[in-house]
Amino acid sequence: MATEKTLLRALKGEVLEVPPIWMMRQAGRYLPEYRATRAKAGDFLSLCYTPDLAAEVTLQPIRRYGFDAAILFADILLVPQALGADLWFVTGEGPRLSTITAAADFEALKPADAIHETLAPVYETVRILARELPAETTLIGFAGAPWTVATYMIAGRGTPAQEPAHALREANPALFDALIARITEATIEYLSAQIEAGAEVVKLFDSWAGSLTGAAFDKYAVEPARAITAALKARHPQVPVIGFPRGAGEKYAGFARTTGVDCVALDQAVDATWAAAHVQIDGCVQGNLAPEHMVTGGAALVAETRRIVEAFSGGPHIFNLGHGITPDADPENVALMVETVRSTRRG
Ligand SMILES: Cc1c2[nH]c(c1CCC(=O)O)Cc1[nH]c(c(CCC(=O)O)c1C)Cc1[nH]c(c(CCC(=O)O)c1C)Cc1[nH]c(c(C)c1CCC(=O)O)C2
Repeated sequence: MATEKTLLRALKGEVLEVPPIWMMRQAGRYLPEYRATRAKAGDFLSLCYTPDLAAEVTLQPIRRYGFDAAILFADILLVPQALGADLWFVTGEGPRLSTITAAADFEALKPADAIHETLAPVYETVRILARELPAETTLIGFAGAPWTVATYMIAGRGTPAQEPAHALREANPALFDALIARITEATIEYLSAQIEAGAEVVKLFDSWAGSLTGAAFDKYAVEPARAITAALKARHPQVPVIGFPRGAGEKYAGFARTTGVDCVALDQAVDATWAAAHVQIDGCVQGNLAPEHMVTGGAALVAETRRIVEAFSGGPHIFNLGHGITPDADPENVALMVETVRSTRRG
């Protein structure tokens, strides 16, 4: 019998001699082969919706580095688009969407189960990857968490402190809660379809969880993650869920327990020793290396990589960055990180 994949073993709580490793945004502009395929697709959204090309860019970092996991190439903003929002990307600036500011904007959205028509090419990408990935590589599907997706749907773009979303949740909680509920339902549909197409693990990206404080964190970061995880576990009990409440700070402690996720992804603002004591006690953790090291490299990269591997060596750990790798990163530094992780003795 083939041995179980390392990423799945870590997610089940096994403490491995060498932590499995992958990288957020591992298919991205820092790689020349990504830039070439993206040019062939024409633009970013065409790349997301062309299964052969989306599968190709997903495979590129696996070929180059032998990562233990591949993450489906898509974007968290495809769900709003599938719900009927307009979506486009402005080069050098980022995403733009039609906005949701009044009840009429919300009422124009499609029901959650109508998303599959738009998202069918993404499921096809997953099917291609399930066939083509090496036998030892785990396929991760993903979606944005409801709060983060809502911040883009309300403001129509990325915002430094998510002010428009906070303003709407205070001014019109009924509308805001209805939007969160619609995204939650769509996310359950979307992730279930990815699992049925072959995703072995799913990850929820709550990139802006850090701007939710107090009871709002529980209501809009914890509760939707709990609801999505519970619904997925009911349909697909064997599929692990990774939660990424980026910027949660001390609220990382207990997040796995309150939401039911199998693994918590840590950003680089969290101290590894603190996280080992307060987050890893509940199960697997992932992440923590500052993405800047992929730009600067050298002895600091090696030292920090080793420090993180050692800090988490007493429990289940998946090595990763604390956030996505940036376009100015040097592919050689990624190779150095992988080599360092795989040659550092734990414990
Ligand atoms: C907030 C968010 C988005 N998208 C995503 C998030 C949450 C994670 C995070 O906090 O980074 C998630 C995402 N985006 C992308 C993936 C693919 C999988 C991966 O490699 O991790 C994933 C998981 C591809 C992408 N998504 C995007 C790119 C760059 C597009 C390009 O090729 O020009 C990639 C590779 C575009 C994107 N998409 C989004 C923004 C704000 C941007 C523009 C910023 C930028 O240009 O980097 C929305």
